[in-house]
Formats: sequence, C-alpha cells, structure tokens
Amino acid sequence: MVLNELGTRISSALQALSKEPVIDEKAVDALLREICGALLESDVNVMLVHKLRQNVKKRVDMGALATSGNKRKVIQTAVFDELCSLVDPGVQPWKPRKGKQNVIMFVGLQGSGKTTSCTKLAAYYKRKGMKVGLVCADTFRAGAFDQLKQNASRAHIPFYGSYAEADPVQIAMDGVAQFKDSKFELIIVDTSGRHKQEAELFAEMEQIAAAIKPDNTIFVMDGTIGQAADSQARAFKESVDIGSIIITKMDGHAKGGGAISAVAATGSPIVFIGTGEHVHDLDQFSARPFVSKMLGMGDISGLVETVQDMHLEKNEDMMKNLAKGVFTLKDMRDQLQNILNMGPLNKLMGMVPGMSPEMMKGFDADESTRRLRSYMSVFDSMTEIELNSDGKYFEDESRLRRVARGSGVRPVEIQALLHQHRQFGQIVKKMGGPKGMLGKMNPAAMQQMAKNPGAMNPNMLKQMGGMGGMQKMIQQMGGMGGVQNMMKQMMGGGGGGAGGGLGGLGNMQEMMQQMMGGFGGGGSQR
Ligand SMILES: Nc1nc2c(ncn2[C@@H]2O[C@H](COP(=O)(O)OP(=O)(O)OP(=O)(O)O)[C@@H](O)[C@H]2O)c(=O)[nH]1
Repeated sequence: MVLNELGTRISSALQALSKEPVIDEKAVDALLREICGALLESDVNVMLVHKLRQNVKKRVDMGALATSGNKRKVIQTAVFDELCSLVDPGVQPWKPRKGKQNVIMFVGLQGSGKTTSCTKLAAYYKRKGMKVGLVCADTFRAGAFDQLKQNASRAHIPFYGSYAEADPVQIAMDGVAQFKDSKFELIIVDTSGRHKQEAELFAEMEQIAAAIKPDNTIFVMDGTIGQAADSQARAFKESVDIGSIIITKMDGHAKGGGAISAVAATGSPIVFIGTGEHVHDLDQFSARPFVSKMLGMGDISGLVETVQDMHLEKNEDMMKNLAKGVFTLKDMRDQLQNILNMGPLNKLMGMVPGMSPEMMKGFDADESTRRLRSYMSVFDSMTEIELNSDGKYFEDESRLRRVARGSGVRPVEIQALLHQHRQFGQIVKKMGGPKGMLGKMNPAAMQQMAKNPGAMNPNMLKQMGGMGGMQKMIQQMGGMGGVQNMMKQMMGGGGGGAGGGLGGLGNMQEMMQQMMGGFGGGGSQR
C-alpha cells in the first residue's frame, strides 16, 4: 500500500471511531486491527507494528477511561504519538552551520538515488544561502562523473571530479581541499555504490571517510525495497558512522513503510525523503509533520520554512509598498517568481492543513507551472513604467496587444491576469495605509515577520493589534473560507480558469504569513 493510501486508511479508521456510539475495548481492537493491517500492507516491520499495538493499548486504559468524556481524543492522540515514534529514533539530526566549512559524505548502494540526492541536497542548501560544492568520488561506475556534472550544472552548483584519476580517495581529498580553499561552506562528496553489500564497498567508504573526515555521513536508501531495508540499513550502520539517512523514491508507488520504519529502528534520523527525479523533489523529514501530512492534517512547520526560503525580507520595495497599501504589477511578478523558485506547486499545497491527497487529485502541477511561466513572459514584455504601475496603462488596448505579441500569451489571458492583480491590489489597499493592519506595522517589523513568520515576537503582535487584530486581518481576507476558495482557484477549479488560478497564487504568500501568524510558533517544530 502506498503512503497516501496508508494515510487515508488510518485517518478513515480514526474518523470511524468518532462515529462509534460506544467506545469500548471492542471498538479499540477493531481500530487497531485496521491500522495495523494497513501498516503491514505498507511493509512496516512486523515487530514494530506489534509494538505500536501494545503501546496504544497500554496508553488507552479502558478502565480508567470509562468515566472520561474524552475517550476518543485520548485514543486518537495515542495512535498519532505511536505513529510518530515509529519513524522517530529521538535523535537530533546534524545540520550544516553557516559560516563554517561543512563536509558531507554520501554512501549507499548503486541505483539507490545517491547522485541525484547529492544534487538535491546541494540545491536545498543553496536556496538557504550557503556556498555549496559537489565532489564526485565515484570511479566505479562509468558515467557517474558525467551524471553529477550534468545535474550540478543544471542546478548551477560548482562541481569537482576527474576523468584521469582512478583513485576515489585522492579525488575526494583533492575536491574537498579545492572547495575549502575557495571558502565553500558546504562540500558534498558522492561516493560509489555496488549492487550488493560487499566488503570492497565498505572498505572504500572507510578509506574515503578517513581521508576527508566528514562532519556527517548520509546513507541513501531506496524506499521501494520493502522489508529488505532492515538488513541493508543495519549493515551500513555497522560499517560506517552513519549520521543521517535519506530515503528516495517515495513518490509514485513506493510503499515506503519498510524503509522508513527500518531505519528509524537503527537509531539514525531520516533527514530527507526523495519524492521525484527533479532537483526540487526533496522533502525535509521530521516525524510529527510527516505523520500529520500523511494523515491529511498538513505541515505547518514545512510551510513556515518554505516562506522563510522565499526571503521576503529581501524584497524591501514590496514590503514598503504593502505597508502603504500599494501593490504594483512588479510586486506581483516578484511574488510569482518566488513561488516558481520554490519548486513544484503540489508540494507546497500538500503542506497546507486540510489539503488531503483526495483534494489534490486532478491538480496538474506541471500545467500550473507552465501557466506561471507564461505569465512571467507577460511581465517580461512590459516596460518598467508599466510594471511599476497598478496596471492602469493597459486600459490602452494597443499596449495590451503589444504585450500579447511580445509574450505569445493571448490578450484575454493577460486581461484575466490584470483582473487578478486588481483584485489583490484592492485587498492590499484595505490592509495597508495608515489605518490598515499592514500600515500599522513599521517596515522593519514587516521585514522581521517575513524573515521568521513562525516566531513573531509579542511586540510585533501588539503592533498589529494582538490576536484580535490577526483575526480581523483574516476576516478581511475573507476568513478561512476565503483561503479555501483561493486554494480551489489555485488548483484551477471552481470555474476560476487561467486567471482564477493566478489570483490564488498572488495571494499565496499573504495567506501563508497570515496562517502562520494565526497559528504562531509553528516553526519551532523543526
Ligand atoms: N522517482 C524517483 N526517482 C529517483 C529518486 N531519486 C533518484 N531517482 C532515480 O533513480 C535512478 C538512480 O539514481 P542515481 O542517483 O543515479 O543513483 P546512485 O545511487 O547515484 O547510483 P550509482 O551512481 O550507480 O551508485 C535515477 O534514474 C534517478 O533519476 C526519487 O526520489 N524519486
């Protein structure tokens, strides 16, 4: 059973419990039977499933609960916590430190997705503002260096490798030394893999590790290998000092349960999961947000991080404009560009609470991205004066036709784009200005909030009129109903069509900030 189905089955079982007229031992047994059955079908290790059942039963003492009105909640919380324990070894994962020279070594069997994951991780930390370089120390597989070179070039990441040198230890040392000399902050070394867990593979890994002394060794494992994951994870763990784990191929039809539960049992934390072949298809892994997302409950901490990665605070002009209640076409373009930089839209939406996999069905991320790109060419065809305006110049049809010709986008679609811009501009106008919520904040406070929306300080909150002010702000945006509507629009549904989709995107960052402000402190989960 793939993970999406597993999530749906567990959450359905939990919902069914809410409808039971009597919560007794029999009802709990039926719930656990359903959950454990689903976990086993997803390849989760049988011993771990057994432990989960025992632990939930231990926590749910029906005798003590007999008089409690809160039985359902206690049971649901116990199940949630135990699912989290299943994937959490309780170890704080290592993280590279900015301003230092961090070296990471990748290990794993051939074909596990090592080389692909190296580039994904490099791109991830590049987005976080680090100076990252990649070293290919795989001399075993012909073509490995070309693959890394190609991936790295596409992601604009500097790389090091050699066609002439046959000794992987030498290449690893030279690459690390070169990047260290050039003051790189994060150096990622890809090593070779073999088909089997062979002595030569482990010997080579040990030699490279001894030569470059990595700060962290990441073990990459294929998420589709099912129950075999257990022995593989343990074998690697015994041979090298595995600090963290990345599970790949968790998209599509991977059952994933085998790999995830097996590595959690070895005591090393899973730090990321690979969810596709593209460079952005890498999700940070954390037990609670992962389980929450799997059960269709969203991932607020992931959203907070994504907003932080947008570096809104660097967009000073837009911040100032928003405070004044002004929203130009350029502001809209910059926001859309930020969203495009964040990777696939479906990933972003999967983090929104209430966005169950069911609701995501029919959402075509590639189509939305293509549409967004076409809008970027619309903006590219505008003059600086037009971009800095509220769109009024396009009342002149000849300008509209010129932009349509320049961008290859139909005038009707450009009109829809301008309409969406106007609509959002009206909201900004209401919220900005001296009386509006945004206008009451000084630009420095706005920047601070954009930088770290999850940890808004109390002063800032006071400035915005406290939690009451927040609620008012959400009401101004049309409340949570408005947010849901916007999501529908983004997905191209609800008759919004092309323009409707864009309107939703224009609101995206705004909405995310508001949601995060509303939930507060969500970022601290990670
Ligand atoms: N669907 C999917 N495919 C992936 C993912 N990660 C890697 N792949 C694919 O898996 C295949 C093997 O990946 P590589 O990165 O070449 O594997 P490797 O472990 O470096 O292999 P060696 O270099 O031979 O040791 C490639 O076709 C990748 O595109 C993932 O998260 N999802």
